[in-house]
Amino acid sequence: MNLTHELLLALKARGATEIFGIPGDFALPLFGAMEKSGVLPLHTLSHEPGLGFAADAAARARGGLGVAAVTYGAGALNMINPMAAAYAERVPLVLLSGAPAVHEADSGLLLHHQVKTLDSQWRLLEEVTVDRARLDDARTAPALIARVLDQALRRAGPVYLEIPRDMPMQACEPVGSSPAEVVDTERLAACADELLSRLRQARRPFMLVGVEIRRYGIEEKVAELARRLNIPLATTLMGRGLLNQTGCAALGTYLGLAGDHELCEQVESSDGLLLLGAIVSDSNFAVSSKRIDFRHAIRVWQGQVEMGHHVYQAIPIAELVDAMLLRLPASPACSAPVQQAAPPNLPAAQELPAPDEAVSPAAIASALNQMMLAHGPMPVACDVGDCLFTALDLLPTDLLAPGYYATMGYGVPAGLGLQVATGRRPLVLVGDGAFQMTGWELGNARSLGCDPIVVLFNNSSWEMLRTFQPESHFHDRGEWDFASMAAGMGGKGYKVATVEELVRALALAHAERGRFQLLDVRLPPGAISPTLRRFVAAVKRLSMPDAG
Ligand SMILES: Cc1ncc(Cc2c([C@H](C)O)sc(CCOP(=O)(O)OP(=O)(O)O)c2C)c(N)n1
Ligand SMILES: [Mg+2]
Repeated sequence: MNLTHELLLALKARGATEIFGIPGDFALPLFGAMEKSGVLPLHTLSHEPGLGFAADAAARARGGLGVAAVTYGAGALNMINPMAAAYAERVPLVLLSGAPAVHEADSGLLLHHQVKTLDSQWRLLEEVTVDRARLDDARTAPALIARVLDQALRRAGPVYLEIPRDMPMQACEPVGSSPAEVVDTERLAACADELLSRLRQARRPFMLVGVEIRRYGIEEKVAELARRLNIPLATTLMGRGLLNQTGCAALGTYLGLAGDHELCEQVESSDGLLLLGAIVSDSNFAVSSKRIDFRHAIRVWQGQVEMGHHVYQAIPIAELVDAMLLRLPASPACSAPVQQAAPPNLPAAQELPAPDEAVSPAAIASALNQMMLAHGPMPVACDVGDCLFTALDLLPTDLLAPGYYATMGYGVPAGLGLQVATGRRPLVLVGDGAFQMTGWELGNARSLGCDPIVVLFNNSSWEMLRTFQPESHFHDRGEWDFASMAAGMGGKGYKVATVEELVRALALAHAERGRFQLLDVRLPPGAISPTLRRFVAAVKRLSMPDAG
């Protein structure tokens, strides 16, 4: 068959279930071939960042590869930020881009969309990918495709395939698999033995899990490992929502000084802290009450295991967890799924302020918790801003958010990508500033068959920034009447100011299917979530210790 058909079969074989794309003349042959092959549905959106965030969310929510397809130059370079987000957050996102045909490069003309040179795009994307290949020869294409796609999954990171526009219909052999990674069994055994020995010697062992346990599909195994080790565990901020389907009793989300005090104490006083698939970043550890001495922690991240002064290379996390389970006998007491303990810093779901009170972020969390208690949990796609801090007060549910890379614009496209890839109706939490960036992708919800419930924190401000630098005036974003814009995009808008209006709008929104529901929640000036308030206080306390 042709190169495009074999490429799509290879993507599908590695978990992709759709492609999000915006074509251009350098990509028309590729898009035509993709549409004709019918191997994967092709969904178009309105702006390339939305493609990237939708494909990212599809990969996170469903597992396997997320796929975005764009044109050369203006299209692909619009994807740099979503690719960077996927790189930082360990998401196997595949970027397909059209490109000038091989012979066009010899025309001697400067081609439209090119930058410094015809290779500028190729070079720019190196910095935000774990692998890339140019498919300019049908004989080598199958092996290159297999290598790059398998790297995306093995390294849990974004990759790039450049497809010159004279290649999509070229005859091509099927794509096989790249050579399997060989794990040194002796090194793996030594690593597992030392790790377990350190945990046994610890008086206060603790397990903190992060995004890699989702990316490598090992949440159930990690839950079993925690049961057999019989040690407490929690998630990092980035790992919020992990283990949610396993019935494992995670103690909540570690937020240092900004979170639950007891959990903070347990993590920071542990003499055997196992960081399993968790990134040691400021978003996860910036507000630790005391500097955690990571030299004494056990860090499992990006195929490496660091314990004290020992570093084990090329230890895939899934193989390490298997090796530890082999060394830990299952006991009946461990197999009983422990009732999920709700995070301790969760406002009681029933604690709603008086009906005529102005809405606050805490009231949004409580009203959403009430709705999910009544109707069942909904997956959440969350943007950056106070909505992300508010999301930490929701009952345990799947949460997709760029908690570490922290790019705005993720929420709405991610909600669409989540629903396209899984069929589950999402809750989208987004601030007014972030909505102004990519919220307009809601206009594609109808054609995508999506009907998210969008809760827009409308404080007419870049409020999170104002909490750090209140004296500035550039945070003001003015009055935007988002509710009245919903109908024009095919959805239903609600203008919400009081608690009573919020509860009623959520009830109506949840009851209506078939079109997106946009709750434009007008927040009073300065209204922020308790978690953001604690976070800012902690950051200020840690950055200005003498300030008292
Ligand atoms: C693409 C992009 N641009 C800029 C920023 C910086 C930034 C934040 C982070 C710190 O970098 S938080 C924030 C304001 C967000 O405003 P809004 O969406 O209205 O939410 P809220 O009012 O709840 O803050 C900005 C501009 C960013 N994270 N991502
Ligand atoms: Mg705002």
